Amino acid sequence: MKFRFKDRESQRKRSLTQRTSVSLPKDLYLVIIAMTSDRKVHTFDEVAKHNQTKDCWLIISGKVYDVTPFMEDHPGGDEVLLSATGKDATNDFEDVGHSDSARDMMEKYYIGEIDASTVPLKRTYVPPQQAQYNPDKSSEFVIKILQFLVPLLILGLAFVVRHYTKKE
Ligand code: HEM
Repeated sequence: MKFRFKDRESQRKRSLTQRTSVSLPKDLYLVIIAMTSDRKVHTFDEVAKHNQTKDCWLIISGKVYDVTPFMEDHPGGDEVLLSATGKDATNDFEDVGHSDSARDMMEKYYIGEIDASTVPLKRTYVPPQQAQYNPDKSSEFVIKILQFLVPLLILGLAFVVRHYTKKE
């Protein structure tokens, strides 16, 4: 049977599986890939240190890219690339809707994999606490009375005004 491989990495994973006939966890694959090739597994802290125009590394889809030589030529500018350092920039990259040719260019800057266990977890949004329920119903009652009385007062006032301004 003929397989079509997306890239060299999946080809390597496939041949590992065929040779060992076992399904290995993803992290183990990364370690084996790193050991059997010159591709390195980087920790998040190590990657985050490269956060300058003259030394810029990005984490996109579990891979690490050294985009330093690309800073000046990046069509989106160097500032967006800098702002994508020190975090998982996958969403930033995908949100722009990069073209296929942009994705092909990435191979040139690829320097290794990220150790996913070292990437800080995204902070989940905690909604603000609801205002405490006020069991004191007295103010609610006053408001209801006023809602009823105010229109009556206006009506009464209108009758009084009409009565005194009516021509004989
Ligand atoms: C290795 C990583 C990257 C490569 C090779 C790359 C390459 C490119 C290329 C070739 C373009 C031209 C448009 C296209 O062909 O899609 C582009 C545009 C752009 N990129 Fe990137 N990019 C990378 C990472 C990023 C990241 C992480 C961000 C966001 C933080 C980003 C933001 C942008 C923006 C804002 C544009 C301009 C889009 C427009 O004006 O139409 N890029 N990039």
